[in-house]
Amino acid sequence: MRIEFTKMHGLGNDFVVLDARERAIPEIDAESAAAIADRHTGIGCDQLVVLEPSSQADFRMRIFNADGSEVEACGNATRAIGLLHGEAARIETLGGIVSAQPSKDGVAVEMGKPRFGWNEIPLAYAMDTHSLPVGWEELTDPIAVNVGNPHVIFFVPDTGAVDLARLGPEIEHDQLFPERINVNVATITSRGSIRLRVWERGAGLTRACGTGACATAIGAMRRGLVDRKVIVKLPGGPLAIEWREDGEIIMTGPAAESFRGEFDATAYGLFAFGTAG
Ligand SMILES: N[C@H](CCC[C@H](N)C(=O)O)C(=O)O
Repeated sequence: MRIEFTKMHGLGNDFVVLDARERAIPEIDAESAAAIADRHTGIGCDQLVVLEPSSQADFRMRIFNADGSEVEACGNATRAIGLLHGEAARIETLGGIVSAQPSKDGVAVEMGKPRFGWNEIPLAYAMDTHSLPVGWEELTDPIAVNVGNPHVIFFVPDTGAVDLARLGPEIEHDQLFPERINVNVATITSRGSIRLRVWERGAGLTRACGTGACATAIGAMRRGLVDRKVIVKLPGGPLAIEWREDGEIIMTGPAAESFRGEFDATAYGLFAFGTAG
């Protein structure tokens, strides 16, 4: 069985998109998602995105990290799918309903409302998520926010000075975070701009993280460090984040299609229905 894919990215955070809205494809499991995402033996991506029919929205978007874990939200992928779909859409995800609106300036996404309860992040036990009494070397006094997926944010003088490749996985897998966590290190450069680097749960260092930009902006706003509209500058480029008065998070930024292709389903352990070996 041949399966078509579209390779896309949002500020260099890249995706393989399988569109199963019109034509069903074999069930994707963690092993096959990781095989597709492998940058040496697969197609290669930070996240695999599968589009399916939905009874609650225009369609459903499933998101698998490069390690195969299925997750609740992906901001950059939501913009990419908005571009691919070509018109306004409400999209069902494990983290709730989001909406995308493509325009000549990029894609605007309503990412939902942030959650701050310790059990909504989630944390393993009750804590003040506004200022967690934990630290890893120079990374201290973080704030935790759930924007569909879980994020912890550390404000530092210089994001470039942080050894995120070493500290990121240590924090991601800490027992404080029962569902692991995305790790954000941010420097406030003005009341309207933040510099951000992200170690992503299940994907590692990425060029951009849309939900990380949303969570970091919300965290900085909660601490009174920035205004309610802010530009978040990631290694791959900038995203505009607004925390609207009604509580909705609006993220606006670019998305792009890189190329299209197809592969043989069995090459990645995807067996036609009922013929799994
Ligand atoms: N690594 C994230 C999913 C992808 C998020 C990121 N690529 C984005 O653009 O939001 C997680 O495990 O929650």
